[in-house]
Amino acid sequence: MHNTAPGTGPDTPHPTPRDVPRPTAGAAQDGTPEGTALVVEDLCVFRGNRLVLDAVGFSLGTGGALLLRGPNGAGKSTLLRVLAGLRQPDSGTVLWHGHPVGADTAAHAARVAYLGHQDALKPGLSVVENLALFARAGRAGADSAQDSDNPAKDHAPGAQRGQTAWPNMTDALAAMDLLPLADLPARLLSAGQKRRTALARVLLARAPLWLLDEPSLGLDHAAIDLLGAALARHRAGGGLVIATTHVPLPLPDATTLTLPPADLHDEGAYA
Ligand SMILES: Nc1ncnc2c1ncn2[C@@H]1O[C@H](COP(=O)(O)OP(=O)(O)OP(=O)(O)O)[C@@H](O)[C@H]1O
Repeated sequence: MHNTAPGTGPDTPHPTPRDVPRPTAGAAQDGTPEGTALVVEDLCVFRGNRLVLDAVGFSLGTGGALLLRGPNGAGKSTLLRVLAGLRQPDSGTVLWHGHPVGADTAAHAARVAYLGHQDALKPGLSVVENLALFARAGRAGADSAQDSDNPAKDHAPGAQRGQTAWPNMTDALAAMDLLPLADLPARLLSAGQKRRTALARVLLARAPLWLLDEPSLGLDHAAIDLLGAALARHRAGGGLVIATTHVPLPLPDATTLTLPPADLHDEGAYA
């Protein structure tokens, strides 16, 4: 698979990670094909004593989208967290425009907007206050309240290659149809409304690399359409999207990486 620019492959069943082809053509000086923003090579991650990610590799071009699929426990969230810099891989490399992301974790944190399973809103603050808090703190990670080890939370979003120019908070609120709810305390929001607020926070991060863990969780049809429009706008500006999902997502031309099922019968897997 070449998970490169949009249009390179349909959302169809995909070979397992070991089969994902590496970029070969049009290499730049650093060996990265022109237009390729993210290259992941031979990533291995253990959880407990069990190898959860085994030699995962793919590349993604500017404007590209990758769907991570696989059964429960296959390692999709683990992979996202590694890509976000929230967890170190046991081996393998992640390159951003040819440079290892581990060499400058602050720079990588600033280019990532990460949406975890948890919406991580402050219940006593309104929607707009939650977003303002995030914007003031300059957080590039969207799940920082749940990730105390999130290096993204201390770094201001800034203009970067491939970022989407969401001009202001009003625009982000409107994109998720949150203007009528802007003054409502987060504790009064429904599950889908909370998810929309967490997604608005992703937009506000102005980060080129969106890492979204089941972004459509709890969304109704109208909200999924809004999500689709936001994803398209981000990609049209050169942004990248990597999303885990168990359901169809509005990500046309995304390539799919299917992680194999976890072998939970390994002796000592959870030791
Ligand atoms: N602390 C831990 N120690 C050992 N194994 C763990 C630990 N945390 C998670 N795991 C295992 O890591 C594996 C990958 O989990 P992960 O959350 O990445 O899967 P997933 O593909 O995102 O699953 P889902 O579709 O259910 O969200 C699982 O089999 C899980 O049991």
